[in-house]
Amino acid sequence: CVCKKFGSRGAKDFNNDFEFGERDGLNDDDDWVMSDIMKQLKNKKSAESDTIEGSAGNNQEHDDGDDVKPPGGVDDEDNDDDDDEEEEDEDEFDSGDEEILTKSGELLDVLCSFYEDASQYNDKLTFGDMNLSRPILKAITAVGFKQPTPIQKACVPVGLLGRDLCACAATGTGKTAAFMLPVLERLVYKPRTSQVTRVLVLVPTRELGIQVHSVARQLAQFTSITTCLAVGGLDLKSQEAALRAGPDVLIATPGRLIDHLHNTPSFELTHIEILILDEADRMLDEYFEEQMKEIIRMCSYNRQTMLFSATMSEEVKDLAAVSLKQPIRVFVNSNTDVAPFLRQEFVRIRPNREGDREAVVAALLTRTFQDHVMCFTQTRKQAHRLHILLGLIGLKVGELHGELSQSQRLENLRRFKDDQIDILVATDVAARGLDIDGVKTVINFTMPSTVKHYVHRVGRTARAGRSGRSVSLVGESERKMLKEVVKSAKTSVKARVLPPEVILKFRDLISKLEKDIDAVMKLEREERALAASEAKLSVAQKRLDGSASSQSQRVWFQTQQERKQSLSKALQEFDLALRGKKKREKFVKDGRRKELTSEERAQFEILKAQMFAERAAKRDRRPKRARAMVEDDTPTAANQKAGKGGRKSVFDKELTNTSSKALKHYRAGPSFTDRKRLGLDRKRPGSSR
Ligand SMILES: Nc1ncnc2c1ncn2[C@@H]1O[C@H](COP(=O)(O)OP(=O)(O)OP(=O)(O)O)[C@@H](O)[C@H]1O
Repeated sequence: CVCKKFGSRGAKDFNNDFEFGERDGLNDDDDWVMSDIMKQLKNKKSAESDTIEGSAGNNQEHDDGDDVKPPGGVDDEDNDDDDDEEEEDEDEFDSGDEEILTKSGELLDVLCSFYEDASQYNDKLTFGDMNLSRPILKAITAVGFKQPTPIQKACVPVGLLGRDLCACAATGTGKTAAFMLPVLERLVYKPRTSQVTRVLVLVPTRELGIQVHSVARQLAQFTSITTCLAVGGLDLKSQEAALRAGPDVLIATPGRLIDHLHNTPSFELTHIEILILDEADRMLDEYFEEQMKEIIRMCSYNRQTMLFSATMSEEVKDLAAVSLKQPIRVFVNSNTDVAPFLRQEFVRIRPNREGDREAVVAALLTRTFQDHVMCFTQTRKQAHRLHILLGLIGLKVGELHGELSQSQRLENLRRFKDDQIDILVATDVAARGLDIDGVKTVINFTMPSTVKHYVHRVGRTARAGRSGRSVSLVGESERKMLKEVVKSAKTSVKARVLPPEVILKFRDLISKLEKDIDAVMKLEREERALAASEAKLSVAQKRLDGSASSQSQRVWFQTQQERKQSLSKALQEFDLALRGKKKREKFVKDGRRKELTSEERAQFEILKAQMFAERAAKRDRRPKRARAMVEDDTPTAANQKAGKGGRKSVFDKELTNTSSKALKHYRAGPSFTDRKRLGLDRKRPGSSR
């Protein structure tokens, strides 16, 4: 078929020959790529600040400073501003805390020797110097970008070369355009000759998909490049029709993509020339493991692969090191850097006062941070309760978590973006990648389970060179996490103190509202029950009418139910692993009870975060294994093709070969010959020779 023929030819053209072959004859300056690189090498600058030029003018602290005090004299800039109402608390942090809160300038060294490094970039590079075509430059002006951000300066030239890339830069620093610009430029320079999808961008959440899609559309607005969004929760039929038309760029979440691969005839990934994993560490973690394996196997070998994230896990680095083709690493920030103009604050929750958390959050939101606030909780249940509670207090609040339908999620996000609500209470579903204009404050009801989660949550503010603030509630058991955050902080971290009488006042208020909260929840339960029985009735009615059977069943890779089951199984396993720790068991059990005190609710939140963190730590302690290697004997069409003379993807090989020899080889690291070829130390780490 015509498409197939084009696919193999196109894929070949797009690989190594790209940089010179395509430019030949198109540009007077044939070796623009080389000259550009030479220019950059002459003008190298190390990435230190991550300001977005052009918007750096916004960099003013919206510092009300009313109830902030310096921790143990580390920073006293706010001393004068203390509000009468919120006086200093004498026995605030003890000397141990002073130590915790002293900023450490240490940065995590996450460099990995497998990569060619391109983290140093030409600081003087402008969009005009990037050899982008006119329609794309026009779009850049239209969206209001004046200067490229550091990650864009570093990544666009590399992306244009067609090289594999692993890029890490702080939240809100413009990673989306950093991958979208080279992608669009390459599509403009090599227009399509048949209706196939050539670029696939994978994202972990639906909301992020919608956002990336909108950036792609804006940047492609003066070109004929077509884009398509395939994420869960949106209409399947119209997505199918759009996919059949072969859009140039497809932005998708893994689950929905696999659904289409199974159910949309004629839709396949063999023509994918560029694969991008946004929030790469999330995309390659256990949750998406199976789906990613399936997707990557279906993409052509001759593709360019680009991984982007604000945080990178060891596993991603390991996997990328062996799976990308001569990858270039662009680490503009340290792995756990928060945004440059973020002010980080912590409110101490005293031992046995865990139940104060809701009161503290209510006080902060009523008195100090009244609008453009995102408040993160660990569990959906807590998010929902907080949503009801804050609503009853009279605040304009919305919620965003997995318990809601997609349309509810989008509607609440829209209302927050449009300033119809002031506060968005969310779980980690909203922690990654979402670019909501002007979020001033992020509040963490409990500390998240890992520093990485923390970085992504607080990354919803202080974006695009603006300032922002995070306020995290820290109980006794979360101090370890606080220590880690402080260790990697580049600017001072502050303690915020609320006077006890204020907390008491809000505690009282909440206990008075308890009955109303129960009533709202009861009403909701009844409504749900009613809706469920109505749905059952209508299905039954349809069956009677004979219309239900006419619809063919869709094949799902993993149904919602299966996914829920596997998650709860994982949790149960972890519970088992913790057996003996009575306190935990009791809380977990209590967490399942319907009526909880605020104290217990908060403990339950923290425990959930801790259980997650401990599970992750346990996984890390295990000897490294080829986590993505699972036996799969059924060759896909793509594999069969590759088997016949075609080269097999390095990713495919690494991800699917489970022979004991391969595993041994993988664990041992690169062979002597490979190490020599890669210019590494010839000895294997740990070898006695
Ligand atoms: N060159 C630029 N000049 C001005 N603003 C920019 C530029 N590039 C991106 N932005 C803006 O910066 C904001 C953050 O960009 P983006 O969402 O791509 O960040 P990110 O690095 O992907 O963040 P996260 O890690 O949270 O996903 C967006 O509002 C975007 O419009």
